[in-house]
Amino acid sequence: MKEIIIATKNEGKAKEFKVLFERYGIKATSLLDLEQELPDIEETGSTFEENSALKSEGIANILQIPVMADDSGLVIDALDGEPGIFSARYAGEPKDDKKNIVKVLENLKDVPTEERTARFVCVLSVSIPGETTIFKKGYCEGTIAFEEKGSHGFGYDPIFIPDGYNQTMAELGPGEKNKISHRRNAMVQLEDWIQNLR
Ligand SMILES: O=c1[nH]c(=O)c2ncn([C@@H]3O[C@H](COP(=O)(O)OP(=O)(O)OP(=O)(O)O)[C@@H](O)[C@H]3O)c2[nH]1
Ligand SMILES: [Mg+2]
Repeated sequence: MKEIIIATKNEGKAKEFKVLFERYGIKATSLLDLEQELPDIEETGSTFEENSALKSEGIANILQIPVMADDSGLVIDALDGEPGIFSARYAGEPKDDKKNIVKVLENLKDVPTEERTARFVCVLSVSIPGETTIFKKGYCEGTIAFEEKGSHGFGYDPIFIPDGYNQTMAELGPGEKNKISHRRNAMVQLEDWIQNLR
């Protein structure tokens, strides 16, 4: 079976990539699956693109094989785009999904439904040693709920209601999420590259 290394230590992302790549007959291996302990890459960039490239190029340079990375986050209009590239650690270190949700709900407590618009953003980067890194960006539009609901997914899924639905992403579950997610919408733009993977 063909294999791709995904430069992530996020269990939720790793799970989704396994399913998303399965339909192309490719095994997605995350850094959590590797025996070799790889360094945590510091995400010092100021855009999703910069941070994604730091991860894919950093790991590709060490392993000397093609590597894909995902830098993603939640962009909330009423918070001027926060938490954005800081989504993972919005409520501080170490990263804590529950605390992040509490902080978003607190910051939005006086914001009415029609102003709670937001989107998930995903930038995928693919780095092949000696070649220029390529980027694809995907979005998933929605609104922020007033309380957490559902138990699937990770991150902010319990408070994100995708457009066209009246349940949160965490209530919808992985089957539906993988049809509409920002990650999926970035992946489909890589299809040509994926088909040529050896
Ligand atoms: O509800 C969510 N559903 C999603 O589908 C999703 N995708 C991203 N996010 C949020 O954005 C951070 C990424 O930050 P991030 O790209 O730096 O990843 P990370 O630090 O978690 O792992 P790594 O891939 O860097 O190892 C994550 O932690 C989450 O808070 C999501 N939340
Ligand atoms: Mg990260």
